[in-house]
Amino acid sequence: MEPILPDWMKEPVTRYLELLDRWSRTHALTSLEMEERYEELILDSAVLLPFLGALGPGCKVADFGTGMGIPALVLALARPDLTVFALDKSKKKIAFVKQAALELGLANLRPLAGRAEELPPLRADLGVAKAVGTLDLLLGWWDRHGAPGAPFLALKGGPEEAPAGYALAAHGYRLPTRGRRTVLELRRT
Ligand SMILES: C[S@@+](CC[C@H](N)C(=O)[O-])C[C@H]1O[C@@H](n2cnc3c(N)ncnc32)[C@H](O)[C@@H]1O
Repeated sequence: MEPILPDWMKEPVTRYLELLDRWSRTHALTSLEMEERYEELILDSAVLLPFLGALGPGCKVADFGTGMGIPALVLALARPDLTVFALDKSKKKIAFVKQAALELGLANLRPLAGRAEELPPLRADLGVAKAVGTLDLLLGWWDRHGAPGAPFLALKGGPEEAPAGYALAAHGYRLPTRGRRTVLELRRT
């Protein structure tokens, strides 16, 4: 499995990265160096694009701990027919995601400020998270926000054990300079 960003997405993600650069000068949004951002934020998110193939128009995706909108923004851009919720407890980060959605014309990207454990249930068809918490924490949030039987995808550094009550499939991939990563695909048994 290799993350591939479709060519047509390169122009809008460049605009996103320019906006992130402008905001980061005054709002300290990310500690990533400029040259790390495309690979760590955009290309890493793109590994999830093939999983969207299982979702029909109108389905809902929830991204937990989206930070600057990652991976939610990449998914919303790729599939305008899906509604992608971007949840984060940081109001400052969600303000940035709102501005990015506005500037890129992403009406299907819905930023939500609040704690995942407190926001009203979303009944989403797919859950995703990158660089956030333990699997137990994420699946606790997913119990609240996932539709019955819906899968959850966690972007992690490497394989992990399946938590009790879940079946896990690990999909390994490699980023050009940042090395090995894994998509953990979890479903309730
Ligand atoms: C390391 S950042 C990852 C950001 C983004 N997913 C990425 O890969 O660039 C973790 C994010 O999780 C958010 N977060 C932590 N606990 C949370 C909670 N209980 N509810 C919502 N967001 C939370 C933090 O505010 C932070 O923005």
